[in-house]
Amino acid sequence: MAVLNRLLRAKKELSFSSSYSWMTTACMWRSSSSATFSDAADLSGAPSSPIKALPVRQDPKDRNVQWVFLGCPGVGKGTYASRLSNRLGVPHIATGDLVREELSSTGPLSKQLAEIVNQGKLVSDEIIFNLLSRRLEAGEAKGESGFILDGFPRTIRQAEILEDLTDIDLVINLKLREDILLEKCLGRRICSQCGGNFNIANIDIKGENEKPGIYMAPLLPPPHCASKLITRSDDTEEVVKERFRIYNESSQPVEEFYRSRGKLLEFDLPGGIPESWPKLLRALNLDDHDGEQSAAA
Ligand SMILES: Nc1ncnc2c1ncn2[C@@H]1O[C@H](COP(=O)(O)OP(=O)(O)O)[C@@H](O)[C@H]1O
Repeated sequence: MAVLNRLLRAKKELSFSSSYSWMTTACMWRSSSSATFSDAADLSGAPSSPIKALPVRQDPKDRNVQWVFLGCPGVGKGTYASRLSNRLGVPHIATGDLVREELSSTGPLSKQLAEIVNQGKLVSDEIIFNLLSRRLEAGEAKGESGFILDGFPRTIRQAEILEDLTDIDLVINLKLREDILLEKCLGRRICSQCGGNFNIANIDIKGENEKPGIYMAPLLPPPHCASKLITRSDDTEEVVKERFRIYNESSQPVEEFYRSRGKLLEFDLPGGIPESWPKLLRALNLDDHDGEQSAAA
């Protein structure tokens, strides 16, 4: 389907829908967002509009999957979304990565974004929609179809607008105990050269009172990355706890939104990648070929 048609239809839907007239949405955003309108417009270089390049209600058999990963910071959304994206041949789009790319650029929003992210707060919906829109348009120009979204939607407003624009087929909600999540966030490391993600946390919790134990081995870097590891500036204990607080506050309505539409798959992580990945594939009915050995790799 021609991109332009879809963009126009998406824009039209937003302009004329009673609940989401663009001006109404914009005003709501303006009042709730931490960044200003003009900043967001600077980002795209054009008048703002929500996600522009989404396929609008295409028949799922004519396109690739459109999935979403939900889950608290540190749960492993990026890890599993990236593995699934390789397996299914769809792009893995993480809004956190888009925010960090913008942060490390010399763009006008960079300083303001740093302040928001380093306090563990959410970036305004409008900025997120602009970043996502730009990413989807670039992908569409390269012929990408479908997506696995990671870290979006994070608020009920983001979920509602996304639903207005396109059909999400499935939402996978990854879950893990909060004490483990904290250890995992504090153990995260990134190679400053290749961008590889690692984790030095060694989670080994014994089972008690009929609750099973949980083991998650560290994901250590290869020797050539070991001396180049950095920690995300928002992965300090104070900021991580604030991110948990905000996540817990905003995630329930988002989960309920998808649960009530029969799209939510709850997945309790049973352990590290070798244990969790095959079980996730099974839960998704994707375990029919090349198997669990390679999955655990
Ligand atoms: N959908 C979103 N809405 C608002 N802010 C977002 C969104 N996605 C990412 N961010 C911003 O980027 C930061 C990093 O996101 P992410 O990498 O997904 O981290 P995590 O899931 O570990 O908290 C968030 O703390 C938030 O400031």
